Amino acid sequence: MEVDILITNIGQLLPMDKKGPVKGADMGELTVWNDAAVGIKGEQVVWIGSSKEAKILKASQTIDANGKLVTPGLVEPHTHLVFGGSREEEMALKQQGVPYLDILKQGGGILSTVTATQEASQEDLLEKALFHLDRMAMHGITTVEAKSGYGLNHETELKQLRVAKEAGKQHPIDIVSTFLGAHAIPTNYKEEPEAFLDYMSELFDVIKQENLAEFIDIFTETGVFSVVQSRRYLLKAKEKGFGLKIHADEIDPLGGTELAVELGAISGDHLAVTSDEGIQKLANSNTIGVILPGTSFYLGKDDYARAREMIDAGAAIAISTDFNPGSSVTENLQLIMSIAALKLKMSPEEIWHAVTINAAHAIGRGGEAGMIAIGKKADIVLWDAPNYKYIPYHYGVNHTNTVIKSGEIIYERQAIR
Ligand SMILES: O=C(O)CC1=NCN=C1
Ligand SMILES: [Zn+2]
Repeated sequence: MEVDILITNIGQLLPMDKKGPVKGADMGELTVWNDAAVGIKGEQVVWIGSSKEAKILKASQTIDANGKLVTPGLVEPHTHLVFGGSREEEMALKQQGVPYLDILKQGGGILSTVTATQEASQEDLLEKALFHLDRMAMHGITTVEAKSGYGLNHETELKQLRVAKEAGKQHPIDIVSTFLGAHAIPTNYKEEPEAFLDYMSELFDVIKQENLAEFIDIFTETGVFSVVQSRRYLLKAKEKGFGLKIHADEIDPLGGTELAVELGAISGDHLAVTSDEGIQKLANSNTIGVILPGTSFYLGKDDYARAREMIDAGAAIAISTDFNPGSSVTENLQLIMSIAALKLKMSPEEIWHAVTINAAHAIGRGGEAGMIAIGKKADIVLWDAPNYKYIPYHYGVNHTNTVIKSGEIIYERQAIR
């Protein structure tokens, strides 16, 4: 058999090729192939076997993995990728202990990014998004979910979604788009959240027609949208054929997790203060919990999502950076893997399910992304790590050696010496 690229001498290969989403105790069962090899032709994986068996292959290019770790490309299921400006000035307020929702109430936070995004040109937003996608790719991410939500008016929300669509065309990373027009209440709708949600829902048809987003998301939170308001808005979205996501139980336990399960949302995200009942409902549902421990860390909160209890109860869990300019300003999903180990008490085996197959299912790419299997896209990362436990263990740095997206090498670490 002829292949374009043969990766050989793989110390540990994580195929992650289960049906998924992987729930509860199954998240702890990781298939690891030692001394493996992978053959790529065009955009797809066409052969998997042992390094010895690989000798039958005729390869145009051979990559020696030097006995190290090889995994699927990471799937990033929750980002606010497209935005203008930055919020470093808020760091001082956070250090003084000013709560996130108070900063928002004072017109800062999300609303300050809204102003910057409204003022930014589509070209500038695109350049910025492509830059952040480059950094995500360097960190081993090959599929990204990108939300709008910094426009809060028709024109700017559509601008953000069109930027995400264009970025997906121009960048090798695959992008899955979510409309988060219900991210905050702008000053011109200050006392009228329902009216604002009606105004935002007017975009559903054009979003569907232009294929600008697959999911509709809402920030169900104190001072933003209530559970009742969120339910009405998301039911409208469901009728239009959109998948549902909810920023749920991030700061106050309003019951957004229970709402996500009630509505059959593909994911409930944050879940930092989900109730005991919410954990049970999540565990007994098809809704995936997308946990964002970097946000708890960055906001200096003691509340980390009870992911350990969620997994023990039988839930399917994914993790994400929540990359955004205010509450989690990092593209480094590997760092989040370390925080998940240290603060969520997730095992390395569970963490690897949470950044591949479960993250893929959380954005409707289950069975496509987050796995290495014959006939699937060759989204593959070679790591400068001896085994899969090493990545969560050695925190804060980038461990990628080579990143392959759809069969193309898009990043190779350059030795300095
Ligand atoms: O603060 C931000 O810009 C992003 C965010 N939305 C809801 N929680 C965090
Ligand atoms: Zn978010």
